[in-house]
Amino acid sequence: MSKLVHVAVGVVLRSDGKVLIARRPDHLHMGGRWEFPGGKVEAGETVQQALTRELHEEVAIEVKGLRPLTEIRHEYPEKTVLLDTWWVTEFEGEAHGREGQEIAWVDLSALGEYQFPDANQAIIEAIQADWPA
Ligand SMILES: Nc1nc2c([nH]c(=O)n2[C@H]2C[C@H](O)[C@@H](COP(=O)(O)OP(=O)(O)OP(=O)(O)O)O2)c(=O)[nH]1
Ligand SMILES: [Mg+2]
Repeated sequence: MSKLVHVAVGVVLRSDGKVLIARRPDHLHMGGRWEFPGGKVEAGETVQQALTRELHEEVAIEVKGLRPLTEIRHEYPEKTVLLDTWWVTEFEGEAHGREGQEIAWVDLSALGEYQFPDANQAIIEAIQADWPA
């Protein structure tokens, strides 16, 4: 039986309507695919704290405003993830990949051109349904 991994995921929305994606390092689970930045919620953290910490660590932005978007549970062969996904509606700083990862700001209509992990199709549908955020 695979364990359930609680993941905080941020869909960062810029004032020009583009959202932030980052390319997962090759050696990680789902390496090479694009993702919405985020990571595992650690013991003792709220999901909001985890998301704020992960976005600082991964893409160097300071989260100032969050709103829930969706929760997606997805079973991969090796693990099951709960993608606790939030709109990041306000932030400070200029995003860059602090772990060497490529990043991109993309229009909603262009998200389909990028390869994401399988669980992300449901996130993209939720973004479309909740747009404009
Ligand atoms: N961050 C993120 N993770 C995703 C997305 N879609 C998806 O299936 N996942 C999966 C991949 C991973 O199995 C898991 C997230 O774990 P992670 O590797 O980002 O965790 P982390 O940043 O805490 O990394 P680490 O410290 O454990 O190396 O969720 C997504 O859009 N964003
Ligand atoms: Mg991560």
